[in-house]
Amino acid sequence: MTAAVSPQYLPRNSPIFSPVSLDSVTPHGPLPEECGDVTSFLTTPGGPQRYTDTFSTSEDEDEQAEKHMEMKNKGELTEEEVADCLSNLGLSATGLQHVYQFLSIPGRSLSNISILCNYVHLQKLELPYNKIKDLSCVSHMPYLIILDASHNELIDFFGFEPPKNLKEVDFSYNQISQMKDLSAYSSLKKLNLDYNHFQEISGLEKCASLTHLSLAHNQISRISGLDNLPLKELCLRGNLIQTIENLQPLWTLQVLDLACNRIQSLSGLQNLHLLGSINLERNQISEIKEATHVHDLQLLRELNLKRNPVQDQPDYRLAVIFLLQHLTGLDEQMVTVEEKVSSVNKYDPPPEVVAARDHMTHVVYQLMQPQVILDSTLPGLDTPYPMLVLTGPQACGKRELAHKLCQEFSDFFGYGACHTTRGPYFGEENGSDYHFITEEEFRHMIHMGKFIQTMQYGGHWYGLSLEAIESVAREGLACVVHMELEGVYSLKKSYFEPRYILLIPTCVETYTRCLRARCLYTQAQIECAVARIDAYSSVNRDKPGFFDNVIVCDDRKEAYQTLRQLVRDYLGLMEQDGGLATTPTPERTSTGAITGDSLVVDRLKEPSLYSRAELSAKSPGSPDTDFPLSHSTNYRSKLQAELTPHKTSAEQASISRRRQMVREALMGKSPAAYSQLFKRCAHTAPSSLASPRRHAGSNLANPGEDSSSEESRASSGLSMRSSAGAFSAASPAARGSDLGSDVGSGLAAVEPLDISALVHQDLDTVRDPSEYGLTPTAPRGGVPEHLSPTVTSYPTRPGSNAKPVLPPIPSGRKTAEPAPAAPAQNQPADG
Ligand SMILES: Nc1ncnc2c1ncn2[C@@H]1O[C@H](COP(=O)(O)OP(=O)(O)OP(=O)(O)O)[C@@H](O)[C@H]1O
Repeated sequence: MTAAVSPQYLPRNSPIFSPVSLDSVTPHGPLPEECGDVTSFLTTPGGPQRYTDTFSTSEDEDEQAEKHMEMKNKGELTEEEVADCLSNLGLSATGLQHVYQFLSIPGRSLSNISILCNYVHLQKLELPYNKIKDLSCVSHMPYLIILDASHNELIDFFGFEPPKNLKEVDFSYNQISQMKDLSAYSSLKKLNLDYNHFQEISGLEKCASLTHLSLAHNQISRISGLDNLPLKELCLRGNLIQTIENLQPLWTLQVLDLACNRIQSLSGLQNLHLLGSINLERNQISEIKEATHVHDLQLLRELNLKRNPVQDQPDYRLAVIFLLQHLTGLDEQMVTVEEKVSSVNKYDPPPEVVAARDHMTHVVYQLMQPQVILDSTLPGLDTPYPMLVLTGPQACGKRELAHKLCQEFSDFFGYGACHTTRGPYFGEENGSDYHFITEEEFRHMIHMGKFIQTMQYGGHWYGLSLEAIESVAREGLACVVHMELEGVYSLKKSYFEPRYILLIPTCVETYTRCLRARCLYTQAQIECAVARIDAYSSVNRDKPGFFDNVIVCDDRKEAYQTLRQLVRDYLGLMEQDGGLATTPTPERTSTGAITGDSLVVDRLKEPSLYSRAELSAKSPGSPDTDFPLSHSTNYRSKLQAELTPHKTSAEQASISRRRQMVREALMGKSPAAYSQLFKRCAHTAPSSLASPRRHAGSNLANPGEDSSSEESRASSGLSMRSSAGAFSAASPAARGSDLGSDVGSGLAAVEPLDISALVHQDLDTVRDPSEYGLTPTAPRGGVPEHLSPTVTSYPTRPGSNAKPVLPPIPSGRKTAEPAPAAPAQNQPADG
């Protein structure tokens, strides 16, 4: 055997040295003292030779080959093999020599690698897929940085002296079962111990550099022994873990893989604020609410809950996406923008969406009823009915103020009582404050298309019915209603164009005191009401013009005076000695409302002109009706002009677009959804049209009002309504004239409704709607179930019916007539 130079060292002037780039050479620390003079390594006795063996004879070669074969058969690593597998020429630690830094010998069934003791300058050693049981040679590699001994037969764990710079170790796929103290391996950054037989995690406490730890597919049943490690990635998949525990101190953790365990809850992850990815595939998580445990992890982007029972929950994906809105991937699938939007719309819809749904529900239910062209007290398309809406947080005084207003301006305003499913408070009158009905009745009214808008508040339903407005309109009055913000959103979607006045508390203490004084509300309800002040003020701030006026209501008296003045400005009323004496003023008032001209004078001159009794005495169509009706119309349109806020051109365009759509729907040119709805009603239309009923209030309607306004009212669900009366007899002539005038009406650019087929229909052919099972009181079949709002049952409100709470609310009704009874289940509200 020739004296050989260790192939790890090359003289600086070696020919093979020059073309190699040294950029990639990893610098390392100085040689440890025990290594002595580096030059001694140049002549390591028995060291393998790679390129200098130029003097050997063929005999020597044979002998060597034989020996080589023998060693190979024994699983012993030979110098030749090592020489073949060395790579990455670079500088030694001292920088004085050039050495091969990497050695990779995979899959050679090696069991004895003791020869590697000589390769002291190795920095990377890869020995996977062998049969190695002993790694003690690593003790001689002080510069080793990366060690891969995966897929071997190791039963011992780190059985060598710790190389000072050892950073990455892969012992996966071995047979190690005991962890040992690794405090000496303080440089260790990545440790892979997958597929071994560990049952417990221990000995890592002092691995102050450990950022990546993988213990997948062991037999670990508890997460422990990881305290204060600077881990960024932790993989414990394929173990026997049932609970996520002891991870709180790992605040640096970014990636956590706990797939294939027995975990039922995500609890325990709450504080890991740097977590970006969690894999919990194939566990036993069954509740969507578990996602709330990671709700606050703002950096969480990937969550995998595949093959967990929770996936069977309805709307699982949307619900999780809603709870974890920062996710970009769920169950290894990208979370799309559409999914994010739908999840928010489903679980926390913005007020616009809620209002749109509410509006759509009521329009659809209205359209599902037998359609009739029905005269209405309400003005037509171009003259919206004058309404005043007082809005603001609960108990801010809007109801009280509404009543007061109706009382003081009883010639102008009537109180529109909403329906509610809550029980009456002490002193509240059915029909005066609210129509108190049961949830079943409420639901029935929804299905019958009675409502214009509804809202759930404090566990109870509230709804403004068309009949509530009509009943005020029939008296020739403008309607005053009060409602919460959501109601306003919804009403804004409808055809009505009220003035909206926001009553807002500015002093939280006063407002809270006021709420407490009522002894009606729980602390939570009070807090909720107080919190809603912000919602109102932010809408007012962010949406200029959303409310027509804002009145601070800390002091009820002052608030009422402001409201009163505002209304008087709207109406052009002037205070005189006698109190209610009024005079028209042709100019704009302090509030900016345009004052009326003859409006108030008319009212004063003929106070009884619009009284219901008087008007009812005049038969519709008789010449006598012309005079009062024209006055009535005159009055109403003027009042409307006073109360209706001026529209911007964009708003006007939007309104006319909506009207156009509905007109087209009525003429069968509509978009699919509309025609679909009308198709269903086609067979009922003739019977409905054959008997247009004029109800009591119809006397107030303008006889000259053409069908365009009827159509448009129908579009808003105002006059195309079902009612028992709608099917009573009326002369074909009247019908013809009504409809005929429709055709002649000046609906620019809109084709008139083709009613010829309907007009010529024999009355005999008109069938009672009940024959179709379409009684006005019976909910119509075919209503899509999903459109039905769920009315859940709630316990009665605390204090309801129990305590004297509200100060007596003055009645705002104009006449002493009994308030319209809440429509019973089998009684049409507009009948
Ligand atoms: N149809 C409706 N749509 C939306 N909100 C409504 C409707 N009807 C009533 N509300 C509002 O619902 C809230 C709860 O009404 P409720 O009458 O039960 O409360 P309250 O404690 O008596 O307060 P308030 O004095 O404001 O009426 C009130 O703010 C009320 O204005």
